[in-house]
Amino acid sequence: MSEPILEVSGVAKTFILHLREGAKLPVVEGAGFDLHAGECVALGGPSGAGKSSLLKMVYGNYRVDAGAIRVRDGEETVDVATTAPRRLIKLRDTTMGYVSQFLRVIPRVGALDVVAEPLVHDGVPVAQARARAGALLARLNLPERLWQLPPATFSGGEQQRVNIARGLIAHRPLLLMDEPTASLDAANRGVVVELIEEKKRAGVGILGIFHDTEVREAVCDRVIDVTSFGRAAA
Ligand SMILES: Nc1ncnc2c1ncn2[C@@H]1O[C@H](COP(=O)(O)OP(=O)(O)OP(=O)(O)O)[C@@H](O)[C@H]1O
Repeated sequence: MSEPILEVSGVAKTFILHLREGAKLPVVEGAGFDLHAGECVALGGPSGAGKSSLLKMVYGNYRVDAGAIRVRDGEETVDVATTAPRRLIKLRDTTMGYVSQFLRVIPRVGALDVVAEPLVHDGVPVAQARARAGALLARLNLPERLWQLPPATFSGGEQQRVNIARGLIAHRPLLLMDEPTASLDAANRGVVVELIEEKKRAGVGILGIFHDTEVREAVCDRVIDVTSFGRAAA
């Protein structure tokens, strides 16, 4: 097999609750797994097991107490656990995408441009980026009358589709997905399953949280049980 795109090893994290007299809440300990190009891996385990925390550590939003999170970036390997913030931002710009449940709305920017933006960032001409954004929004059944409007007032499911389109439009070799189908109906869940399968065929490695069993079974090659990472009793 090829070299992994993501290698997590010995990762540990304990939350310190400053408002609770510094109480310690261990979340994961000794977390380790690999992710290869073209593979989709789900983080599994019951509510509170630490799935979101681990995903946020991989993206670099949560600091880790120990261990390494190595992401392959072309010829280089970047350890998210220790790299400088600037390098992390560069890694996110080119290599590591994130599709969260919620859209961070950009004020006054219409849905089409919100979706096209990562392509424009990559140097694709604006007209071409908008055309691709429109094609993706059409696939996700977002009515064309909404495309020019800022998504702030969209329904939860509409915002989530804008978010998915924005997260999937550009090629990023590693994609992190946090419940990408949480507010979607069956038809749109099916479209997201297709889009994820296309990403896998394009060699993208995907790490995600998929509570929807049908979606998880359709797209994931493996499930990693986060409870196996020795979370001590709180
Ligand atoms: N920022 C934080 N500060 C303090 N504790 C936190 C923080 N984030 C998460 N936790 C705690 O860490 C534990 C794991 O939470 P996490 O959200 O990672 O679980 P999860 O497996 O994703 O759960 P769910 O399936 O319910 O979303 C929980 O007990 C939670 O209260």
